[in-house]
Amino acid sequence: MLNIFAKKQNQTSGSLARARLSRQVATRLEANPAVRKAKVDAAQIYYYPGFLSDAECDLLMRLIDANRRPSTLLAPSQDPEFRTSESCDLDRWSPQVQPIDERMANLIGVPPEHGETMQGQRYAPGQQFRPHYDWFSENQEYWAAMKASGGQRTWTAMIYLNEVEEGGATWFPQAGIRVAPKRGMLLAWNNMKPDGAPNPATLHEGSPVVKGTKYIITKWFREFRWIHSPVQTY
Ligand SMILES: O=C(O)CCC(=O)C(=O)O
Ligand SMILES: [Fe+2]
Repeated sequence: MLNIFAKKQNQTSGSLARARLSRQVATRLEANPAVRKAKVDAAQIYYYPGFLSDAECDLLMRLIDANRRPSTLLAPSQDPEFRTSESCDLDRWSPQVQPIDERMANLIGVPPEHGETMQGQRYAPGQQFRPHYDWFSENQEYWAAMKASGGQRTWTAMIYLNEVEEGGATWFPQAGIRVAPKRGMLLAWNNMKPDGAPNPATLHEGSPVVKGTKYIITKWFREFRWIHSPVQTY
């Protein structure tokens, strides 16, 4: 009896938590005079130009160059070109990264403990990340592990660290918006709909870089505290 009750309560509080987070974060971002809302209806997408200084961007680009390895996926793809970039984990406890990590969490208004490791991404010419969702598909094999390690990904915060000569935009084909990299600009979006259900209109791609190299950092915020645990990747 007690177990059944506990399970039900968890499920309810899970989706209520997502809906509450959708509302709270949007309200917080909209109250921030430095933040602009993208003019699209299908998803909640926000920009913050100049969120990072040039010096902070340079520092993160150096760390990415020093630690990059091929990017991975949580589920196998038939398409060998699906994600061809390189990635690296940025140590949130390092004195250089921690203040940036905390500023991002504070902007979004989610405790830093809900954030996964900050990831750096680097795209050379021709490299891309084909259309995907950041939210977890709850009928995939990986979901049990993700559920146990902090649950659904709610908000994504990304920062462009440099200008790209050609290509490399972040494209949301369903929401109908294409964002060109701009040094220091943060882009944040809610992977959930305001009611807390995963939002299919957040489908997005890192379009191929044509000329230049693209450097970004990405942070995914979970609905609960994130527990770092080994995951199978492809
Ligand atoms: O490269 C981009 O613009 C998008 C990156 C992305 O979607 C991700 O890291 O999840
Ligand atoms: Fe993504």
